[in-house]
Amino acid sequence: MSEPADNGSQTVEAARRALSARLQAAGNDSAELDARFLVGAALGLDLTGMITAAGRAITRDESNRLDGFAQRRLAGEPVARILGMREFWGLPLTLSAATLVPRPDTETVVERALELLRAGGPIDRTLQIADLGTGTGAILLALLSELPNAHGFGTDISEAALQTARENASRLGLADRATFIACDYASGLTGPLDLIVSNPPYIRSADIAGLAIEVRDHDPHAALDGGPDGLDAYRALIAQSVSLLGPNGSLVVEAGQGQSGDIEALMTAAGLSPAGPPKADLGGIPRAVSACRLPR
Ligand SMILES: C[S@@+](CC[C@H](N)C(=O)[O-])C[C@H]1O[C@@H](n2cnc3c(N)ncnc32)[C@H](O)[C@@H]1O
Repeated sequence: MSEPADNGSQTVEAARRALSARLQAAGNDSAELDARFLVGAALGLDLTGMITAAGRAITRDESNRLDGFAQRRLAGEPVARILGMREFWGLPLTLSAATLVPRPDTETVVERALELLRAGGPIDRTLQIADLGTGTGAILLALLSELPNAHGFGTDISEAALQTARENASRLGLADRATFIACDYASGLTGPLDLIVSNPPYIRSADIAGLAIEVRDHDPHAALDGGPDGLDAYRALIAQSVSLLGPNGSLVVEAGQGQSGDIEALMTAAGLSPAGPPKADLGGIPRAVSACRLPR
């Protein structure tokens, strides 16, 4: 058993409040939430556990662990990196240094993809899908969790990211329906595919230096850099995807702010038909741009 901390035997609740105040004083605008997650992780408690244990004294080991987490957060490391995991579409995903932290906005891509598949028939039909630049496997695994008879291909240029995606697929019981391939976007795939999704790197190279420290210093550069105008990845993957889509197959990609019009133009120029206006995320930003391959 570990010894209680000798900081006046701070309780779980007092430790949470103290950390929240410390983070807030440092300008963190999600201090309250961050403190909850970090105290929970340092003490091995879920949210209910934190409530029931609120009045107990924290041990010295717990206090030291929490202080380590606090230092990392104050230095700009995102909570998800400190925890080593992030939930996406309700699925717990392990992170690694090679993977982007999946963002809630990206769930808009999953929603649009499911809307298009539902419009084409029962959701439990046999489907072949692909996620280009899969990272943790977030979009692919979210879709496989909703599509019981789909098989999915996840590609990435990073072998280390693919290893993390494979581990996530196994832990979620989806590995038998997921194949991970190291290649440039869709270059290692063969069709026909019913759906291709992607959240590619889309930050303009010159804008990367000005990103928040949480992103610039902690997300992998290969997950961010979209080239001089931010559109390099779209040019590559749209061109590759056209011939892989089956009749009525759909392509759904995530767009950065202000990019949806340019992406639609690239899709149309490649011979695809827009599948409705871009779907907005919860902040109202057009986020999921989609197009279909019409039957010839
Ligand atoms: C913005 S991250 C998205 C990760 C994940 N899909 C998500 O939404 O959380 C882009 C991903 O594309 C990968 N990537 C970058 N260039 C690539 C390329 N040429 N071919 C395949 N994947 C690439 C990166 O390694 C990274 O995992």
